[in-house]
Amino acid sequence: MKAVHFGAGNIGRGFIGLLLSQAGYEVCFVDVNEAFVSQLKERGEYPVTLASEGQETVIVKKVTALSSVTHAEEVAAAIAEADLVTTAVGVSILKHIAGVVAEGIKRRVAVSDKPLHVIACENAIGGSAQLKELVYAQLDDTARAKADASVAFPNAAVDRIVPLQQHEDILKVVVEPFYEWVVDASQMLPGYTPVEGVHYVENLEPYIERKLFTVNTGHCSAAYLGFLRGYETIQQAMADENLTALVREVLEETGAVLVQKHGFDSAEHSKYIDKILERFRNPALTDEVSRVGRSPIRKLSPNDRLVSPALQAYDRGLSYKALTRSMAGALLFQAADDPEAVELQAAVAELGVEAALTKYTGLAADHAVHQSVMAEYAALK
Ligand SMILES: NC(=O)c1ccc[n+]([C@@H]2O[C@H](COP(=O)([O-])OP(=O)(O)OC[C@H]3O[C@@H](n4cnc5c(N)ncnc54)[C@H](O)[C@@H]3O)[C@@H](O)[C@H]2O)c1
Ligand SMILES: O=P(O)(O)OC[C@@H](O)[C@@H](O)[C@H](O)[C@H](O)CO
Repeated sequence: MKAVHFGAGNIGRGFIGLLLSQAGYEVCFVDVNEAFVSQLKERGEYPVTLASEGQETVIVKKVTALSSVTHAEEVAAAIAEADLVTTAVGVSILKHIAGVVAEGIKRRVAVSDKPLHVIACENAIGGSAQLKELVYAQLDDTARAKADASVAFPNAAVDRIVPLQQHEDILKVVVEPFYEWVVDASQMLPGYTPVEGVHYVENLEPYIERKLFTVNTGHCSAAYLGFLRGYETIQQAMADENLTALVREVLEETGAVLVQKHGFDSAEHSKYIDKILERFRNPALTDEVSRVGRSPIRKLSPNDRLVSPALQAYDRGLSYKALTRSMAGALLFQAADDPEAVELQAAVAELGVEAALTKYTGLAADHAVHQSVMAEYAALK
């Protein structure tokens, strides 16, 4: 079985490539990073170390790689023959890979009706659906009709903390032991062969919302509040009891929404929160605040980890104050090498914080959530 995986970065190598390889796939990574591509191609394997007491290392074998810049032709050919296509490039990069995915699908459906699943493993609601829209925009009616019958884009939720890597071996990746990959079974093609290690569910929404609005909401809250207190890593931030209490407050707000909306057991959900906070603290990992807080404009967007649960809490008459504190923290986040952080700070300086908040969150200035962010912003500043 062959898989083409876009993004040989942290989660690509440390989770998706590893799991697919263990499930029996030969994985062809596609990346723009020439160093990753040439090393993966040359060595055909790379090490993944679990950040736990034993520090067990697994060698992921039978891998290769192609450059999406210089090998577009080969990438399309690989997609035409693959059993599975996955991505972990960042949701805002999906538009850049859609062209070559469309080209691969065009070639494939012209000669075969062999089923293909394309799964975006990004931190977003409906990542695969977004990729499908971008790909379909580049197919003609005939190819689209054929793709409707043999190509599916099931949405997914992926969870494993993989920090930035700094090792002599550029392919080595250290990951937390925990992982979860959940795929929407209702969007799979009939008679599909499950990938071992993937959890297939009929309704993905409770899973993706629980993951994004707990792991990622809590994580970015720790990053933004940690940044304001001068911490460089999430581990340092989580050692600050007062900060951890603020993060827990955020997760109690999202938890109330999740329990009410999806019927999760309240006691079980509290344990889930405890486990997530424990994962953030993992002393065997060093996770930079700059990584976890990266792309604040994406994180402040209406369907992402802060605004969506805050609006859902507002609609249900639940508390959203702590969530708006985290949004205010995002508005104060600075990172010179993060283009979104730079753009956000420039917008705040140019338009004023009130208008910048509306621009990126879609919240009208007279909305109660907007007003709460403004109050928290004044308090944090
Ligand atoms: N790291 C984590 O803990 C984690 C966990 C779950 C989900 N995610 C999600 O996975 C995605 C990737 O995150 P990451 O932490 O691995 O980031 P990363 O920056 O380590 O990896 C992204 C990779 O995509 C490559 N890339 C960029 N543009 C490309 C293109 N046009 N074609 C092919 N490759 C391209 C980059 O070179 C890089 O190697 C994000 O959506 C993130 O939210 C990350
Ligand atoms: O990848 P982002 O920028 O959406 O979010 C940063 C982290 O919260 C994220 O990468 C987590 O480590 C990951 O989602 C854990 O499963």
